[in-house]
Amino acid sequence: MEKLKIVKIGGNLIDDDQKLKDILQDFSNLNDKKILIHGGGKLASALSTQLGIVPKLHEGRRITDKESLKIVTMVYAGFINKSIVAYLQSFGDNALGLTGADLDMIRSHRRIVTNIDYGFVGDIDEVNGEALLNLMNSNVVPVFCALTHNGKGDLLNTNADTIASALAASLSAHFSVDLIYLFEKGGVLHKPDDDNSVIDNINLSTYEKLKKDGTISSGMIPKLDNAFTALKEGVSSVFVGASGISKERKGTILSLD
Ligand SMILES: Nc1ncnc2c1ncn2[C@@H]1O[C@H](COP(=O)(O)OP(=O)(O)O)[C@@H](O)[C@H]1O
Ligand SMILES: CC(=O)N[C@@H](CCC(=O)OP(=O)(O)O)C(=O)O
Repeated sequence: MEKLKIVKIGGNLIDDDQKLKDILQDFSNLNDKKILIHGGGKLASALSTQLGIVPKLHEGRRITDKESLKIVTMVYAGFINKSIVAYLQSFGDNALGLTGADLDMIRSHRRIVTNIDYGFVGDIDEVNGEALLNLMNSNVVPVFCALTHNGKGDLLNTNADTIASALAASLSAHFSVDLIYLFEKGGVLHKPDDDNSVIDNINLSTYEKLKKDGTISSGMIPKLDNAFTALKEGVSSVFVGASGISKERKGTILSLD
């Protein structure tokens, strides 16, 4: 089966221009088919605060009212997405920046949870695999930001880790997919502040133990939940680390057993 690399980069990496450029250069060196997904939560929170709107998150997801939706759209689909596309073009990749609304790539519905109104936040229903295949077959490199749509005219803010996992699962019928989550730490760590304490391998049962004893917490829980969902849905491999797309990887490899 042909290989496909799906790479997600987190908001703390995007904030560091040199690190971002290094990662994008590494990504552009890949010869396989590839898709990039980026977050940007950190910059969205900073801009929101500057504009006098206090950012609110619940269980790792942003409560996205009408004003916050304007901010995240400007930040994710605008500044961050277009900066990444420009860097990739400079490295020779024919990158195309997308939200889930463009070419009807990712449909979602408003996240419904009792007692909490997330506002314009989307849970994914469907990925347009055919449109993605057509783009990649024309040598286009898709670059997704953290926005989807509901087909009724609403953009919906959607966790970037979840977008990466949904794209990976949906394309695993056509490709052998490697899903790579890059963030600011060296991998999943035994001690959250010690980059030398990387856990090399985690399977489903060790994951449960590490959650229970508190080693894995906060943003790492939804990230790994998404990662294990992707593996269950046929993705070939999942890696979580700070760097290493085309080159040697240092970080954590996930497996079901
Ligand atoms: N065991 C762990 N190892 C590494 N990071 C952890 C761990 N437990 C919790 N975390 C936290 O998870 C965060 C990564 O999740 P998140 O902020 O959602 O990433 P991203 O920037 O990719 O969106 C890290 O910044 C760290 O604070
Ligand atoms: C619904 C929801 O929470 N969306 C995220 C999307 C951005 C994101 O996922 O960014 P990182 O990868 O940098 O965390 C948010 O607005 O923070």
